[in-house]
Amino acid sequence: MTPTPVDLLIEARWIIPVKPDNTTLEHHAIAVHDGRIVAVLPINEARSRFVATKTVSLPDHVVTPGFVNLHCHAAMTLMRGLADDLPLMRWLQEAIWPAESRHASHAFVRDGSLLAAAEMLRGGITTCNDMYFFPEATAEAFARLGLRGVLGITVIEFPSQYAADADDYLRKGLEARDAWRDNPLIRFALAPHAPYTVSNKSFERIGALADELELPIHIHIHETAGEVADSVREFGQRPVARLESLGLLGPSLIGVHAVHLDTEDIERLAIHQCAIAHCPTSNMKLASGAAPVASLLDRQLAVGLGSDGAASNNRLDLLREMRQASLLAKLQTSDAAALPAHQALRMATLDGARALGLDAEIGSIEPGKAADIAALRIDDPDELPCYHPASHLIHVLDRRAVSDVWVGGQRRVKHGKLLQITNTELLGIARLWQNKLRQ
Ligand SMILES: CSC[C@H]1O[C@@H](n2cnc3c(O)ncnc32)[C@H](O)[C@@H]1O
Ligand SMILES: [Zn+2]
Repeated sequence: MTPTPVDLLIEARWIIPVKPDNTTLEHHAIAVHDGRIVAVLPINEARSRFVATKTVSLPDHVVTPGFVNLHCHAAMTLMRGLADDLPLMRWLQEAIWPAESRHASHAFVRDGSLLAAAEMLRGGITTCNDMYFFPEATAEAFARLGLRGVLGITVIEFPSQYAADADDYLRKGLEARDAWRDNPLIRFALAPHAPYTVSNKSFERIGALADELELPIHIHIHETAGEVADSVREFGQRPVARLESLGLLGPSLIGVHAVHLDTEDIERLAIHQCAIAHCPTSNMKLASGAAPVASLLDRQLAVGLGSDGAASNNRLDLLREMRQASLLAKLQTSDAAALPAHQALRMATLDGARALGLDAEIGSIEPGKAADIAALRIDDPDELPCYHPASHLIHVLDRRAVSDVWVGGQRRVKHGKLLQITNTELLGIARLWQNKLRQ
């Protein structure tokens, strides 16, 4: 039989496709054409079935789907380490919101998002669900580096350099969505900041827009005990119950943090098939608490992983989040079997994609899906031997092991180096803004 021409053949020692579950393929190849995965098959068969324009050999590597960062504020990378050791509300009110009111501009968001996109791609992240002011500036940065983005049409009930009021936030966000309509990497979601910063009137408008435009809703919920108590005092309802009354709960809602949930909250989220972005590092660092991940998974909710912003994490690194999520779940449940490696990887890939409604497109290495792929080296003597590649990925490797990354079949990282931007430019951006923020 004549071999079929393809653009790319990736031959790897190990491939963890994520679907089917708990599977590690050895000495397999991924055939890619026109940005999509065409086949996943043993290397010998691939060599006889396909003739590739380019073949990439990864003899000491584990290959996975690109990671999906389900919650981020990319531009906040410029505030990495600006304010540590504070609880959420003091951190926002005393440090972050004052800094944002002085500095958050189109240029700040574009530059911060460039740094963030570079860090994420170098760490194997190929999709980022973001929430920030000036989403069009984030789109510009992500598109330049080739990172897939779902950008928030943000709404918060206070004025900023970006917008004057809720209607203005929505108008500007929708304009950005129109402007980026033709870019295959960039999508939008509605992103009301949180129940404590968005009015009932705005929530009703957001719910109607989400239905009309079929957009996901991305919102911080139940992050602190104080948020829940304040809501009961002000609205007579816990935030999840209030969102349900306002018609906001549904399969397209991604609730971020979801730490302080009682059984009734979980039941409401489960009935409406909401998704959750679990952010273990940010929740620990701000001392918010630990999300009840085991209960959420028991009720079949899609639980993906998020880094949150670099001002509260302070990295944008899903390898770290996978490990934190796995360790925290074991600690929380006193069950060493809780959240094993394959499950942590599925949360960082396919479950994040499902939360975004993109699981037909990304999240696993399967024929028909976009070729969003990360390769990690397992050849450092400090990190050997390796008996179980999935366990290695979660418990041994760090971001320095990421060697190659493709988004939609386009190589974005080659031998650990970004192809679209130089370190010199990235360093220049970081130093420029560090000087401005210090003043
Ligand atoms: C309106 S743009 C997003 C807004 O969210 C702030 N933010 C960053 N991290 C968190 C968090 O963990 N909880 C609540 N709000 C957060 C960010 O500073 C922007 O103002
Ligand atoms: Zn956040």
